Amino acid sequence: MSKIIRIGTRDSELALWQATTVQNKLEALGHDTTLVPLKSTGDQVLDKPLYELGITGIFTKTLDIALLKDQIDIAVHSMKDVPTQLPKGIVRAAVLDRAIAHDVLVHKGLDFLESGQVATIATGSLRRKAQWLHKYPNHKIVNLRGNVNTRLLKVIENDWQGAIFAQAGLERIKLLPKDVLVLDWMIPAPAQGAMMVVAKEEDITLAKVLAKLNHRETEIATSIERLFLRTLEGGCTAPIGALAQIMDQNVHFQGALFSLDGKQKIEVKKEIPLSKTEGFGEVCAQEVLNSGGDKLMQEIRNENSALH
Ligand SMILES: NCc1[nH]cc(CCC(=O)O)c1CC(=O)O
Repeated sequence: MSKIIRIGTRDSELALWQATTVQNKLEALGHDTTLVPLKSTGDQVLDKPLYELGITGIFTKTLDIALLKDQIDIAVHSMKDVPTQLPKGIVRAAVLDRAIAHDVLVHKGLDFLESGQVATIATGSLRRKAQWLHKYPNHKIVNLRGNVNTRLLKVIENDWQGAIFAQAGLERIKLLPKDVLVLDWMIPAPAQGAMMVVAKEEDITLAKVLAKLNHRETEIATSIERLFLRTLEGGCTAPIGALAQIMDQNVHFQGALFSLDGKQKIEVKKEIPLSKTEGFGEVCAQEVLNSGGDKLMQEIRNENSALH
């Protein structure tokens, strides 16, 4: 192909790493490419928690517009930042092989976990906050925003006991401290650790090229997680975790909805053969909704609209 593929990306170090990974794969397949870094609204408004901004797709919108204006040919996203409903005219073109999906605690010593002291943990995520408070009800959560690099610096500057990050994000930019605590009990965000490439629906030739980057198992797992999220209508404003893991031709799913204060947890754990996953995320979400999730989602919506 003669046309240069213009790869749109946010300009954070993590986003650039991810876009470069896609770029290298395309170049290895013999395509010419160029990176087009753009600033997103989500990177510009840093003094408020994401959920207070009340906008879904805050990290992806700038790139969506650039795509639709034909300023770029594809965009590379952290899949967990991508709204479950893509804008009209934009399609998922590839899901890349997933890294570790879990969260980690970056800390300055873990004595506080044993001592029962009132610890302060930093995170800007409702999902992490609710799950941390569910496990440690007497701890305090403070808001932490910004790209991964700034957030790490703030942990050093402040007297918090720790802060929560996606392991994949820290690993990718080689900033994962050696002594992090892996939070294997915390259910990750739907599609955490996966990257997604989007393109214009009409771009058939490009779709064929990008299909070569697709990792089928990651696509299946993240589709289940995102269907679970979409069915609960959570967007990024409700504390929802979901993880589908494929083992021996079976999918093991774990998903949960929490109250904002972490006191309530409605969880579903289910297994299904890899060949029968169609609609599985919805079935899992229905189970949560039928077990009190319906009422809890309504409460969360009310609390959120009181915020805005
Ligand atoms: N919300 C920001 C964001 N989007 C994707 C990642 C990390 C990489 C990933 O989970 O795919 C991060 C940072 C974090 O959550 O610590």
